[in-house]
Amino acid sequence: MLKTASQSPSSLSPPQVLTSLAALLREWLPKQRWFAGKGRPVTDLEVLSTTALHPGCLHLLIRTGHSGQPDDCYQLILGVRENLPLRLQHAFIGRPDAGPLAGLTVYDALLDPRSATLLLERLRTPGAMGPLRFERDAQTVVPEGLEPRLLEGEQSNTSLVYGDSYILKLFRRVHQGINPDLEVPRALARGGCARVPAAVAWFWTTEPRKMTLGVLQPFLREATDGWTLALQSLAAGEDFSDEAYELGRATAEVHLALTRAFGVEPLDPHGGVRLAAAMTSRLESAADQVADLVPYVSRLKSAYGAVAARGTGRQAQRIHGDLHLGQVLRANDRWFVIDFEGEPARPLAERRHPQAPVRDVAGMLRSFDYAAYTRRPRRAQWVERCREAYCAGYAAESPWDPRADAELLRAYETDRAVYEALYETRHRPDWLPVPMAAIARLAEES
Ligand SMILES: Nc1ncnc2c1ncn2[C@@H]1O[C@H](COP(=O)(O)OP(=O)(O)O)[C@@H](O)[C@H]1O
Ligand SMILES: O=P(O)(O)O[C@H]1O[C@H](CO)[C@@H](O[C@H]2O[C@H](CO)[C@@H](O)[C@H](O)[C@H]2O)[C@H](O)[C@H]1O
Repeated sequence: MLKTASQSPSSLSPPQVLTSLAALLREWLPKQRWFAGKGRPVTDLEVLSTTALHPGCLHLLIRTGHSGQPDDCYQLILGVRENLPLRLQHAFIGRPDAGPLAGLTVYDALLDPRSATLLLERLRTPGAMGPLRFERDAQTVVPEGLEPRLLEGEQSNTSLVYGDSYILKLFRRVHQGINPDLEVPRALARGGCARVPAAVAWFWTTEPRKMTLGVLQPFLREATDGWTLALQSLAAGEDFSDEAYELGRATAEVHLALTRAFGVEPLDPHGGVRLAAAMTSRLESAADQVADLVPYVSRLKSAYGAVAARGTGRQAQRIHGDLHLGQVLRANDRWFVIDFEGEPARPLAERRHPQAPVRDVAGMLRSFDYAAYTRRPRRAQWVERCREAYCAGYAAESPWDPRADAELLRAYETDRAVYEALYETRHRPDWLPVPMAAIARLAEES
């Protein structure tokens, strides 16, 4: 039974919660895989909203600031108890020594099956809870009593699997507006695209502004992600080109479904110039944060200059935005595409903006290179065959062949590798050599 000296945690205001949690969160947040502010001290911390999901379980939205950098907003679901039972020891975050929660134990409630179960229960019934809004697809009935498990692994967010039937993705770094990982699966399902699991329930907040917080989708049982399959292929010394070809076809199918769902932009006569300027600005901003990029900046800029006159290859449309081998799942001999959130480091408005589909193609080609880098010596021929097969599969389903404009494709691959250098610096510094090896190669070719 939960006891506090004065007040129940459920009735605490955001400033009261902050008094108790500030010290713990400053220490705990940077250790989380999904926390984007690693290596930068949290100079500013604010609790923006608190909602009791059930007694002793707080839903929090917090703002973190790092001096001179834009603020970030994160979603946390924390449990508060007097003592943690042995089965929840691994969820321990700390014991506040100040404020109304002093002396109690704070823990990660997503690791508590009871909290995870109650969260699904909340999603099954549309309605409001403080600033939180729960909605669902009227056609789908999610059964009750599905057993939860937290998905382990390298993720930008946190996912819970329920009874191997549904998966709930809780967005960690949240942004104003609808998250494309809700918007796109809903739109594609309406258009009958079977390559993307549909959204069956979701929730969002009205405070401090409208932000998507989580999406429930059907869980593809027996699915293996493309990254795992590619590494297995490399380890066995096998070819991956049949899979890559099918993956190219699946990518083109999803691109075409996206044009049907969201339309295409009129062709921009200045598209090439704008593209080169945007890539250059992303490169410059990344080089400010990743010192290893600095020696390559001028050579990469001249490669971008070459695409200025050429345009973007195809009309801009909604795309995946962060396509790589970890975003595709193979189940029942078919590829599925997941995670339409786009590149987490980019602003949400930019991620929802129509773009050239070649950007996704470049993302997948970079991913074949990432996979090959995990083995020594790097299997250059394996990569080459995957690239060729992927583009051929794409061209088989689409009126556009990604190989038709090698310079444009290389510019997008460079842009992607620059993003990856930034991403790895922030999240997995040990992986920085992977995109840096590609940057060195691409700079050499330009
Ligand atoms: N519909 C699904 N069916 C089966 N597994 C899924 C499904 N959606 C996601 N997953 C698994 O969850 C992992 C993380 O999902 P993802 O949407 O990429 O989250 P994140 O944005 O946190 O990286 C995927 O790599 C995959 O293994
Ligand atoms: O978490 P997300 O899947 O949304 O994407 C982010 O994390 C990815 C790593 O988990 C990162 O992908 C990079 O590493 C992959 C191997 O782990 C590789 O397959 C990708 O090609 C490479 O970009 C992704 O960039 C990032 O947005």
